[in-house]
Amino acid sequence: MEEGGMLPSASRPFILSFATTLIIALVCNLLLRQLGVKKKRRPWQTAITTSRESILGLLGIRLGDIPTTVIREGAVAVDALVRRADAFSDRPAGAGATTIISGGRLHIITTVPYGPHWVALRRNLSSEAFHPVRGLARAEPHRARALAALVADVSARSAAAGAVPVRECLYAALFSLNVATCFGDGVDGEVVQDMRAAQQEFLRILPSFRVFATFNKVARLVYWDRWGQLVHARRRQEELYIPLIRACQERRRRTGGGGTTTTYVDTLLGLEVPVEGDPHRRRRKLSDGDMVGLVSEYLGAATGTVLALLEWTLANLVRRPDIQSRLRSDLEAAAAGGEAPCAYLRAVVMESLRRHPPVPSVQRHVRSSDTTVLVGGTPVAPDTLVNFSLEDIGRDGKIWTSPEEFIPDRFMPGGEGEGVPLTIGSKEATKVMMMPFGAGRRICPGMGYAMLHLEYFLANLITAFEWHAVEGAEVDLKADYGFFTTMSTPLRARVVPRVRLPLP
Ligand code: HEM
Repeated sequence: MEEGGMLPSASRPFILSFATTLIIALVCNLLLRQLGVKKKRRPWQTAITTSRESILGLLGIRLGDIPTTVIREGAVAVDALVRRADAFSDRPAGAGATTIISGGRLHIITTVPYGPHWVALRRNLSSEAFHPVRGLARAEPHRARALAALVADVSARSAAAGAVPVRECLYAALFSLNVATCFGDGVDGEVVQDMRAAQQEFLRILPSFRVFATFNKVARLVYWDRWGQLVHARRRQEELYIPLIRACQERRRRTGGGGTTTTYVDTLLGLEVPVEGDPHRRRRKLSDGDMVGLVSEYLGAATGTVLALLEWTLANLVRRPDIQSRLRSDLEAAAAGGEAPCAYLRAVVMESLRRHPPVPSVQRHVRSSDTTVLVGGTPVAPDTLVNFSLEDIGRDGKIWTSPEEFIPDRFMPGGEGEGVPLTIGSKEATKVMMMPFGAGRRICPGMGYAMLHLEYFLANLITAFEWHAVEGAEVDLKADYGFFTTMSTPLRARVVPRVRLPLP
């Protein structure tokens, strides 16, 4: 691994050239205003409200100001993401903290443009870390430990306080599980807590960094306080993750590095990516900066999404005791008969993914050189953004009956959602009614890992406890659209422990 530190330092030549650019831009902009040739704001452009944005406006800079088409229908989304994948496989350039903070030098899977670098990073996650047999089976002891800790935590809190803060309990268990699959055993409780705090802080402030995606250098000066926060948050992650990465490196050295890889970091340590722009197509090991970004992406994506969905699911089951009881008796009947999996469990998870996708939309920056006309007649101009609303696709009233209602039965045999696939990667026409994991080349590589954990934790939590509303406090399904879509009011529940059958 290279010793590449990732935080850039400001240099004097940069400040001088920036000051010159600033003055020229200001003068040109004032002249253009005088001549009346300044472009008019379009309806989709965000209103400039703060004084700092006014300064940028005066410079003729509107951050994030790229024409955007919004797609709300599944068939149109699949036409773009799957059938026209060559044009629709890149996310907007410059987004993502790792890319922003490194001035575009470093990439994680989510932000790297489609190409050989993306192939290397993505293949490593899907085929090594999340290999359907080797990778997921390796995670089994970690899963069992996380579940045991979660059940103990919920039991203790329900005995002590009455109302259990569900998100807090789930977060602790899922984060420890993902730390273990990322770094291996032996990362102790206090370090995990510090990592959790750092990761939570990072995700909390991440949405405000969109201003740095375009005109990064100008935005850095205007939003110096946000920039400071970003740098501080990433430094904290480096302090915490790099010693653990070194420990994995040392363990690999001691064991000869051969044999099977055991954690996500192990797979990254063995990985080589193409040297950017190298005509000889040489490859390089990942730097510290690369690794910190990838670890942060892994912990953030693997924890935040599954956490949000489990909380949404439990909230719906608290509101609908009939669905909760049926799920419990189906699970126990399946376990008693030695049957797995339970069809109703999958139906509940599918309905939750349809109704509450943790990632509400995905974006693409269109690469084609000509305007593309999508099925149904939507034109998409080159070099613009397209926003695919996964939330609207799953709640399309033309496709789903009572789309706002939580009805798992739709996914049972004979239901309108029977057989709806989650993987929409093939070029053939599919029954596209929802796509909570996205579609096409950039479809979520963590889908198998996520489904396994969603079903595992939900099944065990439902058989270990009864979940009830707290007296006098109705469960509020209002959404908070932060980095992931979570419940605006975190779920609190009255939980009653049960004697249960062990589930697989
Ligand atoms: C309920 C769980 C999850 C949901 C709903 C979800 C959803 C998504 C969505 C919608 C995308 C964008 C797809 C697109 O642009 O077409 C995505 C991408 C991604 N997800 Fe997930 N995800 C989940 C779990 C996970 C897990 C467990 C991981 C593990 C690390 C993960 C890692 C990623 C990565 C790395 C990408 C970027 C893929 C690329 O650009 O090639 N996700 N996810």
